[in-house]
Amino acid sequence: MPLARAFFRLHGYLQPISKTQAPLVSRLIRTQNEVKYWQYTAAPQSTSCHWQLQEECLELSYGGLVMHFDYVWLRDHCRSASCYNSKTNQRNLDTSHVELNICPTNTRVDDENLFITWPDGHVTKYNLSWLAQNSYEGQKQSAMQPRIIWNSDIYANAKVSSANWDKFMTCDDELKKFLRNFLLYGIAFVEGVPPTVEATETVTQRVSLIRETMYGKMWNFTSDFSRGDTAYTKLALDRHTDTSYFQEPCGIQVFHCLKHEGTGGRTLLVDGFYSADQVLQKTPDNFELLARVPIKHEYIENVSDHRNHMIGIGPVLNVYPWNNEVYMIRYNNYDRAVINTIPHDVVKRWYVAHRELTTELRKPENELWVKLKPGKVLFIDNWRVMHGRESFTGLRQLCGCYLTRDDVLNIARSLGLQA
Ligand SMILES: C[N+](C)(C)CCCC[C@H](N)C(=O)O
Ligand SMILES: O=C(O)CCC(=O)C(=O)O
Ligand SMILES: [Fe+2]
Repeated sequence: MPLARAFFRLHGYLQPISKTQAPLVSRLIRTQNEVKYWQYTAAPQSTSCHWQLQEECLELSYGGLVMHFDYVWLRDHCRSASCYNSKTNQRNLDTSHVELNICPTNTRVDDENLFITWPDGHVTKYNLSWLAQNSYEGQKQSAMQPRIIWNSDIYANAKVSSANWDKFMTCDDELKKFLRNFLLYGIAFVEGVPPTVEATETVTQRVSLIRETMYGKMWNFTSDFSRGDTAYTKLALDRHTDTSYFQEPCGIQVFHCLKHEGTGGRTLLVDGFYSADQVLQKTPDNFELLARVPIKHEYIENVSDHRNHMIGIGPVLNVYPWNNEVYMIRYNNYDRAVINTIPHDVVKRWYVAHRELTTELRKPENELWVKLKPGKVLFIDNWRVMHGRESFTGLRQLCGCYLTRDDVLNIARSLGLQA
């Protein structure tokens, strides 16, 4: 029986070893019936590190966290030059060649590293803090995307500043500040932008690549019914996310009101993550339903030259299963398609859950109303913040575009932000 496998049967025997027993290197403990298991701590300088080989994984206590690393995972994540290209950050190892029940033949630690010898003699060195950073237990406790969820008071009190066009176009720090706000709140403004489609495109391209859709690259619309969608009317629009009917909804939406001669037409913004969090706190079962039940959104357009049929499928709340962090919301009651993906006995419960989310989203204290004026460009995280508008009169011209999400996050990371 391989050394580490024995643990499972011996589980009950294991006692935590005291600091005074802590050996400098790994220590083999032999039991009477010659079954072996291993129990270790690191050198005295780093007594916060304890580790044991278990049946199928390494248990590591480090920095106050108990973590588990499966052996096949450890072998697959070997960072030696033959297994991993640290210049390109790509794996050289062919994982299909790793024995799925692989176990270490030898293990030791020094102050900073764990060394594992594999059955074929290959040695892997793991930095302990690298392991800690990449453990499941660590990920479970941290957010992929740190954020400040807001209602209108929280947002107002934060006094988030807008970027300024001139500085924004020339200074990376201004762009970084803007992106930090955008990542934290899901909205951000640039002011002083010339009120033209061209300048809107320029300010947008300072952030990222434009995502061209069937609405065009840059769009510039009035209430002229030119397309088969209520956006092209003067009607009020309730809070929603756009392009919920795409398999990958557009990540970011940009709005610039170039002209409005009339009344009304204010923009409504609501942080969907805040409302989703309220549902999670109050009724976890409803959160679960919204996160697990896939529904369809659909866009069917048949107006003059525009023939489009889009279908997007996914739950209202898209969450990372390991930490329940919401990363994308599809919420558009106008574009929600026929529900035929839910068995009848779940449908009612889904409607109850959807109603609770709607109730949260509609609470006046969660609404942020802004009147977009020429010069003020708004960037909205369309995976997070719902937008809507008040009905209006007169000529209102709104231009904007969508951005590719990956590229926005890429720029943010290149500026040193966590995204
Ligand atoms: C922004 N722009 C006017 C181009 C498109 C509007 C799309 C409207 C659609 N109901 C949706 O929510 O996706
Ligand atoms: O007219 C507006 O302010 C926004 C309309 C809308 O929801 C959209 O264009 O996506
Ligand atoms: Fe919209």
